[in-house]
Amino acid sequence: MALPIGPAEGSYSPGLEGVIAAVTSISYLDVEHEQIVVRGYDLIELARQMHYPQVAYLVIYGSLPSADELADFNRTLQEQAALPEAAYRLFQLMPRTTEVMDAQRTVISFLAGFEDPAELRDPSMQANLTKGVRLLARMPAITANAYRTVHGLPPVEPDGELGFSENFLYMITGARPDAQAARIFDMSLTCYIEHEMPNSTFAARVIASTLSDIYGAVAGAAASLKGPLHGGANEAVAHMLLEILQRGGASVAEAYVMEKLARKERIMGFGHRVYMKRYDPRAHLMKDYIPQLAGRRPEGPELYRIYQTVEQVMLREKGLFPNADYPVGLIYLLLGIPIDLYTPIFLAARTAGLVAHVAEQHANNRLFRPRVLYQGPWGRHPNGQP
Ligand SMILES: CC(=O)SCCNC(=O)CCNC(=O)[C@H](O)C(C)(C)COP(=O)(O)OP(=O)(O)OC[C@H]1O[C@@H](n2cnc3c(N)ncnc32)[C@H](O)[C@@H]1OP(=O)(O)O
Ligand SMILES: O=C([O-])CC(=O)C(=O)O
Repeated sequence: MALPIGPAEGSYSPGLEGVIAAVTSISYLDVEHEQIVVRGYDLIELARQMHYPQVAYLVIYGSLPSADELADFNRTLQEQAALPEAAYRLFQLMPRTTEVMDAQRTVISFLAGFEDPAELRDPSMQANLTKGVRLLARMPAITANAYRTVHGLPPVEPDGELGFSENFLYMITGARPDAQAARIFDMSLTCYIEHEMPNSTFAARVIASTLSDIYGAVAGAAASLKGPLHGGANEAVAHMLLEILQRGGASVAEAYVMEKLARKERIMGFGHRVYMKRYDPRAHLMKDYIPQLAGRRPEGPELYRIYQTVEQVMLREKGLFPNADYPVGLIYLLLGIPIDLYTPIFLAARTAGLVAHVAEQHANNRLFRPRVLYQGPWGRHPNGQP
């Protein structure tokens, strides 16, 4: 029997590959020219030459800040960085088995309740940006304290003297970071800040398209980002590198990859829906900082050799290049950041991009509601009669 599939016929693309889902002026992956275009700038140049708050301002407001605008923005990020006391009580209620990313997502939802109800539901550009910047300011404290509480560590309050990225690292480790760690961490946040229409941003825009609020949209994006095919890959990369180290180091790395590929398993941190068989420009940038960080841990040089071997084998065997999560997974290891924070950090950095996307969606909204290619049965009746 011919399937009555209606208007969707011929337009189905598994995983929505190649489908244009939105008109945007935020960012674009110009694969041909190996550029991530963010508000007209090359993201890699921005990461090299600017600090995260400057790029966050650009992503959110559409233009780079003047000196005064940047000072105001930094002040706002600092003034709004602390969490309401109740958030710490909520952390305490969570089972110690809670994953950091789930604790982070839960507190994001919880914080919606601290907005004025009318403001929370206000989808205007100004209301979205105000709420979005407040959420961005709080993301380091949410993220670091999500980790600290589920691991039974005392909470840490933001240090009002530190900038966004330094403060973030400080709250994670409990110690003020040195200049090298702070700079490279800041660059990693900029690399993660915005990336066109990944699954998590799409999830946020789908949620926002019902005129739901920004907290719900970011919480939805968090759930999406957690998956190992998306942001969760940075944690999987670190686990893989450590597993290879434990099994013998760089000398067994090739065999490790070959065995996984023979079992048709994926090597995390490689491949990308849009870049496909091309290099992710962020991976290029971040990789260059690994050698200078390798000396920070005794096993750093060996981890770097493992990293290089896996990369060579993946290129030779699959023609696949690393994505951003591959170098960042190792960089965070070398910086001594606990592994279950890697994806929550990615979400914290991506919050600026999500804020811009939710605001843009609300400013020019049409409900997302696609159709299906139905392949189930037809003509059944509950009483079994024809
Ligand atoms: C920041 C980010 O979110 S970047 C992405 C992070 N995710 C990862 O690193 C997870 C590992 N990578 C992957 O699973 C994929 O490359 C994805 C999910 C990112 C993109 O996948 P898709 O565009 O859906 O490609 P698809 O899954 O169809 O893969 C195409 C082919 O490449 C292979 N392939 C893709 N990535 C990998 C990988 N990492 N390891 C091994 N094989 C891979 C697939 O097995 C498939 O091969 P086949 O055609 O012989 O069956
Ligand atoms: O673009 C994607 O599909 C995933 C990605 O690299 C990101 O979100 O940074």
